[in-house]
This record gives sequence, C-alpha cells and structure tokens, in this order.
Amino acid sequence: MCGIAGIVAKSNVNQDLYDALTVLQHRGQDAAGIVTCQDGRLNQRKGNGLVRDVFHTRHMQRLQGHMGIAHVRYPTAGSSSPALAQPFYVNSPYGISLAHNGNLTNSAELSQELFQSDLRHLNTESDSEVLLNIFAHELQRLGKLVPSADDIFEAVSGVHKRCRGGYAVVAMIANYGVVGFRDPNAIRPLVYGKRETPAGTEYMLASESVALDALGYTLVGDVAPGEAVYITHDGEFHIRQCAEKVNWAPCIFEHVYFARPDSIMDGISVYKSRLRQGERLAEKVLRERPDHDIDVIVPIPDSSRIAAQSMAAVLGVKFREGLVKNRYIGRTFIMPGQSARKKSVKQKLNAIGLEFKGKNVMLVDDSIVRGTTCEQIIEMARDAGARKVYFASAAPPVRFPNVYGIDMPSATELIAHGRSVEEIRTEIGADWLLYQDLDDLLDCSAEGNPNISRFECAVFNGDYITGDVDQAYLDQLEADRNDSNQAAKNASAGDGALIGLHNDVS
Ligand SMILES: O=P(O)(O)OC[C@H]1O[C@H](OP(=O)(O)OP(=O)(O)O)[C@H](O)[C@@H]1O
Ligand SMILES: NC(=O)CC[C@H](N)C(=O)O
Ligand SMILES: [Mg+2]
Repeated sequence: MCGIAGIVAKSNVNQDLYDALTVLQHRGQDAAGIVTCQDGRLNQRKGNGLVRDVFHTRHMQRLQGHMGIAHVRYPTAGSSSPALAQPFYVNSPYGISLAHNGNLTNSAELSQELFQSDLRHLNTESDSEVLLNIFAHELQRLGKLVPSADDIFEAVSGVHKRCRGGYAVVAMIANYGVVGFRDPNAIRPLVYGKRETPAGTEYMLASESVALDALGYTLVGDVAPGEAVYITHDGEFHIRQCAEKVNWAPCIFEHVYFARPDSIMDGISVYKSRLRQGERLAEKVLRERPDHDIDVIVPIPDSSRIAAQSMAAVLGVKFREGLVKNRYIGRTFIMPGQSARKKSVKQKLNAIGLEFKGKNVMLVDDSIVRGTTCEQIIEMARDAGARKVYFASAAPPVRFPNVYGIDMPSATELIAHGRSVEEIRTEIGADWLLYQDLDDLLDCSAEGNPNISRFECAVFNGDYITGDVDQAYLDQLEADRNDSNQAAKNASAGDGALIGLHNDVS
C-alpha cells in the first residue's frame, strides 16, 4: 500500500505535503517523494527511507510552489531501488508527474504497447511508470497546446479503457493543475477536501481523510469509482465520471490493517469497523465456547487494539495491554524481506510478564498473513508463563495473493494457504485459534455505508474483482516477487548509486 497526496493552494505547499506524508507514513516505509510546481518548473526530491530521513531543510527550501503531489512507497512491483521511488516524471506532454497507490494487473502488456505502438520509453520495472506513460499518451493524443478540463478527463477515460487493476492516482500537469482519479472498482482509497483562506479556497487530495484532518482541510468526499477530480493551478475545481462501467468495491484489508482508524474511507469509519470486528469475534467465541475460560484479552499492538477492546467488552473479560510496542520501530508486515520482518517483531514488542503468568490469555491480532508475528508472540506469551495461549484474528484466513497494491504475491508464503484452521493452529503453536468469518467481516464494514455492498476481498476468497486475474498471472507474480527473488532484486538495485533520472540526490 502506498500513500498519496496532492495540494493546490494559495501559498507554498512544501510543508503541508511533508506533513501529509508523515500522517500517511503507515502506508509505506520504503521511499518518499514530493514534487512541486513553481512558475512552470518542477522541483523534486525523492529517495529511500522514512519521510523524516528523505527530506532535509535544504530539500524543503527548494520545494517551492503553490501546487504539488507527494508519495510514500511500499513496493509491489520491481525493486526497492531509489529509481522506483515516486512521483515519476515524464516531460511530454506539458511535463507530468504522477504518484500511484495500487497495482496494475496488465502492466506487462501495457509496457509492450507503450514501446511498440506509443513509442514511449520505460526506465524501470514500475507499473506506476507504465500508468504515467499511459496517461501522458492519452493526453498527448488529443494534441492540444493548452489542455482543458475536458481534455484531462478524456485522458483519464483513456486510462480506464487501457489499465486493469487497482489504482488511486494524483498527477500534476506543470503550469495547469493537479488531477486525482480512482480505478472503476475504487479498490484503492482517495478522498478530497478543501480549506478556506483569505486568499481563496485551497484543495487537497489524499489516500486517507486523516491527512486532511491534520492539515485543517474539511473532507468533502471520496473520489468515486472511475471518477476524476481536476483542480487548476488557480483553484478552479472540476469533477467528472470518466469510466463507462463502475462498481464501488473498496479493499476490505484497508479496514482490517492498512488504514489509520481515525480515517473515514468511502463513508465508513475505520474505527467503527474495527469495533464491530471485535464484537463479532466475541459473538463467535460465545458460539464456539460458551463456557470459555479466557482470563485476559491482550491485543498485539498496534492495529488490533480497537477490535480487542470491543471483544473484551462484549465478553466481559479483562482487557490488558500485556505487550509493549517500541514506538521507534515501524510496521513489520510492510518491511521488505522475511528476515527483516522476523527480526523486527522482537525489537518491536515485549511482554509484561505479570499479565501472562499463570493465565489463560487470548491474544488478538487484526490478521495473520505469513504468521511471522503470531508465531513469535505466542512463544513470548509462553515464555512469560501463560497457562494457555489462545489466538483470535479479526480477519479470516489469508489464503490467496493480493494483486491490487498489497505485497502478498506468493500463495506459498501465506501461512493459511492450503492449510485448515486446525493445521494453522498447530503450526503457530496456539491452544485455540479463532478466525473471523468473512461474512461477519464484510458486514462490519458494510454497516458503515449501506450504499457499498461489495468489497474487494480476494485474499480471503480468491475472487479477483477485475476479472482478468488467472492462474497463469498468479504463477508469474509468484515467480517474480517471492521473497528470495525480491531479496536478489533489491541487492542488485544498489544502495542509491543507481538512481532514477530527474532525482535530486544532494
Ligand atoms: O502474519 P504476519 O505476516 O506477521 O502479518 C500480520 C501482522 O502484521 C501486521 O502488523 P505490523 O507490525 O505490520 O503493524 P501494526 O503495528 O500496525 O500492527 C498486522 O497488524 C499483524 O500484526
Ligand atoms: N503499494 C503500492 O501502492 C505500490 C505502488 C506501485 N505498484 C509500486 O510498486 O511502487
Ligand atoms: Mg500488527
């Protein structure tokens, strides 16, 4: 998952974009980038690392301009090389930079088309660079010296006709404005808001509403599936539906893990979804073991805290923060490579012995994906003297790869793939393993917005909503992006010496 933001304001946007990225940091820890536009010139800074490490004062001072876009990256295509950090830039037509959250499922075919028919050069293996070039080509085809809002929307329609997969995008057209759009299934999130100033109205697009809140923007709404928003550099606001067929089916995993709980996505409060997830888990406990002997419920920080609290409240069982999180360690799941993920669980979490000693402990996590976290935490709970260690997951078993922007490319790396719940329980060493049912999970989110009746949930049921994902695609994805392959790619990507074009590395 990546985080994106775009602002058209009445004064410099550098600090606001930086602040937006820090609020979206949980969506990507690998690389960060900002591009601003000042008098037709684009200023850019991007590189590997956390937001606070990529941008120093000297970079911020150079990022002048009243409009700009920004990105934090969690790779799902190519390597972690700084050359794949976003935003990407292409000079023709007009000078366009683009930041993308999601993953294209037809990126290989599009790369061929771009080379053979559109006569465009791709410099990396990034699907986002493909997306940028498709958008640029569709805009160039119109042959306008000065693009109108109609032209920009027509180019977005062209993108929808050619691209498949998940994409939430912000793009900036030098001199003209910022455009934001979402794929026809609205798999990846994108909201927009505004802020009134004495100089006029300012607009902002972001992956999550929490970024708008932090900057004092008022949430206006979600960009609808297939819809595009275009804000000209002088603050004219345009919005239009650009896809022929749409279906509002956002990714359910945002509500389970990715999004911050204080975000409202597609009209649904992530916080309330997680509260409901905990309630449903409690109901399942009561159905499966009405005479359960749980002494204490302990969340695995951070993402499971809310569900664990409501679960404990419904069960009338003590809720205790028995695991303390090191606040300086980021998210484990989105780290590249299994050895880094494994190491970070122990650096990140430590048990408070007295909450475990002699007790039957129910550990709660939002999800179990590779099993990295739960295996180590169960062991930690036993070492701390727990009598019995039970485990509940607020999401159902993750059995299928994700192809829309979450880096779960390899079925065989998923602990639940091809295993029954009982086999998983044995594998992770729990005395009892409880998974949320998929219908319950979906209800927890649907309750927040009755207009959304479908969610993208292929990781749980293998039903890929774009209809173009077959076994051959999944086999290729697994071959390209399994952990050992990625490690090799990242090793050969270099430490920053191999840098993309247009990158200010000083
Ligand atoms: O089964 P796994 O492969 O370990 O993946 C699942 C775990 O990873 C995530 O935590 P993470 O540390 O990334 O983030 P968090 O602090 O937001 O919980 C998630 O919340 C689970 O704890
Ligand atoms: N997680 C994402 O949204 C990734 C965006 C893009 N596919 C990349 O790898 O950079
Ligand atoms: Mg976690």
